[in-house]
Amino acid sequence: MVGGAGRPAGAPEAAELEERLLPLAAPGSGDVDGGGGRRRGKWEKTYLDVLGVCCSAEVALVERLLAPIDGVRAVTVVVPSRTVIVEHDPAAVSQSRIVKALNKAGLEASVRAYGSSGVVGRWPSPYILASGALLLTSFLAPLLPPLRWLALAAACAGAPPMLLRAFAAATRLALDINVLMVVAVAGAAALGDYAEAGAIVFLFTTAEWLETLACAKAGAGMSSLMSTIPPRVVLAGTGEVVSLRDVKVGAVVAVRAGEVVPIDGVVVDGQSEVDESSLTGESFPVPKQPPLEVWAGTINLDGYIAVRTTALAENSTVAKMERLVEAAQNSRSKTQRLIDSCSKYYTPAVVALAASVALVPLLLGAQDMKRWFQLALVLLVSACPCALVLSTPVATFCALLRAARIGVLIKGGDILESLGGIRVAAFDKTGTITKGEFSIDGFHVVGDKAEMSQLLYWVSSIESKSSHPMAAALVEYAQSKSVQPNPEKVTEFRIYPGEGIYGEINGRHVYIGNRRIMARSSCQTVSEIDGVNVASIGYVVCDGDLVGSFSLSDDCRTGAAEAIRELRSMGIKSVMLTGDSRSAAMRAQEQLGGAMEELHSELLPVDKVGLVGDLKGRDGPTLMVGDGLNDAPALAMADVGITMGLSGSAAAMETSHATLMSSDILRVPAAVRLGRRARRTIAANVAASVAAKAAVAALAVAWRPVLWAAVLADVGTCLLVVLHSMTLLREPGTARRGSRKEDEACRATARSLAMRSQLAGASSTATASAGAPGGGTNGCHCCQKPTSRSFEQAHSVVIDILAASSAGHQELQVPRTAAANGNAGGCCSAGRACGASTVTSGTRAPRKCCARKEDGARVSVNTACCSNGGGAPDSPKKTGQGCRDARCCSGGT
Ligand SMILES: Nc1ncnc2c1ncn2[C@@H]1O[C@H](COP(=O)(O)OP(=O)(O)OP(=O)(O)O)[C@@H](O)[C@H]1O
Ligand SMILES: [Zn+2]
Repeated sequence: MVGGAGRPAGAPEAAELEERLLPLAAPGSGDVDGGGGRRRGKWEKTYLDVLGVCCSAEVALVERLLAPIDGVRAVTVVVPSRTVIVEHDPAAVSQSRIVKALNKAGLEASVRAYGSSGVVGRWPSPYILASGALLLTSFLAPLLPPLRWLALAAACAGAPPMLLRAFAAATRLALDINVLMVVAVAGAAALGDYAEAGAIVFLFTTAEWLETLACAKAGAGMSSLMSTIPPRVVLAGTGEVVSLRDVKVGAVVAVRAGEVVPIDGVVVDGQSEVDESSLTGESFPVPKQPPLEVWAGTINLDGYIAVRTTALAENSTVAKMERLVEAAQNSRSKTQRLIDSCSKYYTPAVVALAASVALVPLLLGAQDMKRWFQLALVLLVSACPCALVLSTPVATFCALLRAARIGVLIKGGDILESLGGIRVAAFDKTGTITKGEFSIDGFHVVGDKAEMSQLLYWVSSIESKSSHPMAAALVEYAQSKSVQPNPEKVTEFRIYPGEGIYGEINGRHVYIGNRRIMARSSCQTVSEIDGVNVASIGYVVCDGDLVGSFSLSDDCRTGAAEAIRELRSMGIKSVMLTGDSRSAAMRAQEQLGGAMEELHSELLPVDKVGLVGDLKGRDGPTLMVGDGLNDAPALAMADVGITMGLSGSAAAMETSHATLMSSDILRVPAAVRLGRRARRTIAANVAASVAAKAAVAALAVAWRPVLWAAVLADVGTCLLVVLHSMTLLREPGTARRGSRKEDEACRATARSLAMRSQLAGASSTATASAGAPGGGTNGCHCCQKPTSRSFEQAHSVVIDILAASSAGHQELQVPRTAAANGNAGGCCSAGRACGASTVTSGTRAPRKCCARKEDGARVSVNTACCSNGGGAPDSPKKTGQGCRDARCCSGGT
């Protein structure tokens, strides 16, 4: 875990988390089970640690044992963490009855205790110890021959748990490892190979124990995933302590320093730093003050905050996340389904082969019958596909856990495997590549139909009803000009995806949006203001006349350029799909240092779907990263759809294939890398388990059948597979770690700078970043972006009119420019993308880096794009507003 700072030690396993979210009724209210259970209506979920679950054979056994019991509705077995989740009606069947049913089959089940972290390290059982001691002593047999009987005693001493399970399986006609081992032990003893019999039992039981330990370690990882949610909360107004379950939406709860935020909400009082690493994987504290959002499960580090709740405890983000993680573990990937269905035939086939190896020579009256029997036993032991069956789920489990820890919620092994095979990454622009925090560069009245204040009133009132990132900026702009929006006056409101919005206010029909909305509004005015390299342009049309225009800009997220370069270094092509104008797309591309290989702009949501389909056909498996606002269909169309951000729409989180829990876009390449590692790990696991079986068979045929070697190969590869899969829990290589540290240190600096500026009263920053945790403040790639130019300035250089049709989208194949390899971290490097004509070096010197002339579109732009190098001396707002990041670079504030 990158940053567990302040996390309470021994936090519970995720599986129990919901229990805290939905605490059981108070003691004395009739619920006496004391743990492991959580209730949903009359049904209750009981979590059991079942140590005897080793591979899919036991899964079937568990299901066969529990499903017939009256009052049991559903049984889920999570093999890697050896957890069985039973949904049952406690009135009809008690927890103890379920445990008894499992233990009768020797499955070593127990109800997970309240607050324990699942399977924990335990000592080897007395059976193993006794078996080991006896076996060891029997090795002295060459000195004292009667000691050889001790080997047989060793087999008997270690066998009971195995026998119980074998019996349970056999009576239900399941052929699992226990049955096979018992037959092998009996066979070896019958042949007089006592040492062999003892060795099989000891090796088998010891390996199982070691495997449990390893799994417990992996499972314990879950505990660091989420922090403890307190079951009780303090109401801020009255100081009353109430159960979390009784907290309603809209209640105000108090969270003191050091406490875990109990419920999702917005800060209404106080300020503090919050550790969100449990949700986002982001290790640096995020400053919080009204009206920023906080999430359940994050830790309030150093101040008092009062939080108005926005969701019920069971609907908090962490609860949803927990349910998704749980579901992800239970879903089986394609590889796993294939292996499972193969193993179904593998075992009976090998058992049949073993039987014929024993019987055919016997019937033919062969000489060396002992050898044939031994060979049959070796085959029998090899009939267990344990390692093969474990090869996928354990690796998937570990990789999903790792992903969750770095703040990427991946829904299942299939998605993980697809991630590893991605060839193209398509990015939505607004809110994904860019921060989705627009600033208004200019707002103009066109014609004489309306006055500025009236125009602002219409626009802000109608935009108050929209959730588009531009809307927030426009509303804020109006407020800054002392115009208060009045959404109640908007009698009709419509959204035109990819175009803009419509509203009726005071009897006026007002359209706000891009050039497409002009066409829709049957606007007669021909005047258009547009150009390459300026920000997005919006128009306001009232009753068919153009009455206003505005320009706004949005900056790329920190790390966006780096993420795309990283993807390219992995051989993945990046493509931008945006509903915004071509100029806005170009501007983002410029900030990215020309890293995108294709830009597609002015897309309607349906165009995005089509393009994703094209990319899939043309370049292979496609990843789509979006904010889920109106790209949900495209996200669904992609092989893997990733939504950005905790605060991204909740629906998007549930429908997308994966969710980035922070706004850190660098997690995208990290997730792809993890997917690739998981694929390699699974392939290696499969290869190792197949090779081990083959080696044993070859040894038996070519030299002589060695039973204990066969057992060792079986259980050894099981263990190997588990241990190898667990390497996925760690970041590979230490060299990376260094750079990561630097990176984090840099972020910390940026954060504290950002916080200082926030606390100093830059309230616009605060509200603007309200949408995303740490959004807009976690940057260190100073001056990566050019400043937003003032609208006036843009006007002074771009006056030519675009005649380009608005039909269809504009595609632009971007040639690899020098800038693509350039250093986007330095000032103005971004500008080179568009064919820099003059670049003067020197930190404080004005730079002119984007002079271009584009004939096709008849647009001429000649503007400057560095933080301080505006070129135009009459734009004082640039330093302060446009380039917040300039604080650590040229001429910062
Ligand atoms: N509420 C709004 N106010 C003003 N203009 C809007 C509004 N909603 C949409 N538009 C206009 O429609 C265009 C397309 O919007 P859309 O939501 O499809 O894409 P986007 O969010 O700009 O970009 P991306 O597709 O990269 O997320 C916007 O660029 C904007 O010009
Ligand atoms: Zn096995």
